[in-house]
Amino acid sequence: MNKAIAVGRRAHSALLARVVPVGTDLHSEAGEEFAKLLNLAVLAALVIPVFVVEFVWFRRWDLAILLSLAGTVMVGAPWIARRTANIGLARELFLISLFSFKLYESLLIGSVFSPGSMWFITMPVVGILFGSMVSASCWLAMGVGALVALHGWFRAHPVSAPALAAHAEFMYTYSLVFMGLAIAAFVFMMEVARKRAWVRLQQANATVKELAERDPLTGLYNRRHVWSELEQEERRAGAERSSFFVFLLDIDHFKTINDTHGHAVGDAVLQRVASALGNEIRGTDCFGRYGGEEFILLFKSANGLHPERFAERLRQCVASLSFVSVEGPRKVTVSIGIAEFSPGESFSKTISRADQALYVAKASGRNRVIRAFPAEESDGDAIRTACVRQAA
Ligand SMILES: Nc1nc2c(ncn2[C@@H]2O[C@H](COP(=O)(O)OP(=O)(O)OP(=O)(O)O)[C@@H](O)[C@H]2O)c(=O)[nH]1
Repeated sequence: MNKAIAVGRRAHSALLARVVPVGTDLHSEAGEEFAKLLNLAVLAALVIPVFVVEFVWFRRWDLAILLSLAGTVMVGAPWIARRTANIGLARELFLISLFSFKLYESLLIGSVFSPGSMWFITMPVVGILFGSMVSASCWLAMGVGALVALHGWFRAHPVSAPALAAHAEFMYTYSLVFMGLAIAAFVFMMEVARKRAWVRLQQANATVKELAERDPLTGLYNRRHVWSELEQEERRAGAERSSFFVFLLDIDHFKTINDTHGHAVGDAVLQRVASALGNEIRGTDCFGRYGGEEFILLFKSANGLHPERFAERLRQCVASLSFVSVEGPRKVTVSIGIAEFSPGESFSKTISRADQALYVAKASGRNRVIRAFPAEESDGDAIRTACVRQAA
């Protein structure tokens, strides 16, 4: 069943994309209304030929031709909406065609006892599900009114048994069976529509999540996301008595790049550096933009890599990059400060120690890796070089 729904969803989306009016956003209310109208037209295309065949069978050419004409309007409703840019008009034309045909059919073959009169109830249902309460109420009144009028008319003007009355039992059965099939098709289409809406909701959720946790310029995780990862890692490290590292990476003399080559080149350098570093870092670690020209890496010690050696590899990776400027290719470098999380401290304290190490890396010439000594060996002085050591 799920496979059938998936196939139906794909077929419906393909058809919808072909017939939706140019400029109509499928995700908007108008797009939704149009999708419903298309559902109606597909239902009509499935059901009407069955009844045309029935009338041809009984050689009721008038009914066969009339139903074909009404059916053309019903199946063509999406195209009417596309041409007139008026979905409500197309839907009401659909219902008027159905109503007119049923009225004529009931007049000719058996009044309210006509096998076709049961279809009067479909109009308010269509009105509710595909239109509005106003439309549904009007069509309910019209349907009931038509049945009362037909009943009154035939009581006042008793007529000889219509030619098809002899087949009435067969026609009832035929009508009921195909009405049942039409309802099954309708339920299937509602399920397809529900699934489509669910898939769209999932996609919208994924987009919202992406926007909430990514930095738009570099595509890296943003600070908020790295923070939540750090919180989780801190909890995990506390529970398992394990550890992790925080790397802070800062592009050297970035202001000069901006001032000399312009902000656009600065942005391109940020993207280039982010992408090169992102390629080096494995998915198990969490790498993000800390702000401005600064990046942060949550490096999990359990991944088997030596943190300082890995940081050195990142430094070299950036040092091997060059960016194009009007004065020719220019080099770019990063300074990196790293600190290991110590059980009992908060991760923000670890970041602060990594920041001290970064400060020392900058102060001692840039383009280098400095690791902060463990928390228990540092005395909390923010800038004392004694609390850090240069990576090998
Ligand atoms: N192009 C661009 N520049 C940015 C962005 N965010 C921050 N900056 C700039 O980055 C520069 C950072 O300058 P500083 O903090 O002085 O650092 P620096 O020039 O790299 O110097 P050191 O870090 O000491 O090597 C500032 O000029 C900011 O305007 C951004 O998204 N795009």
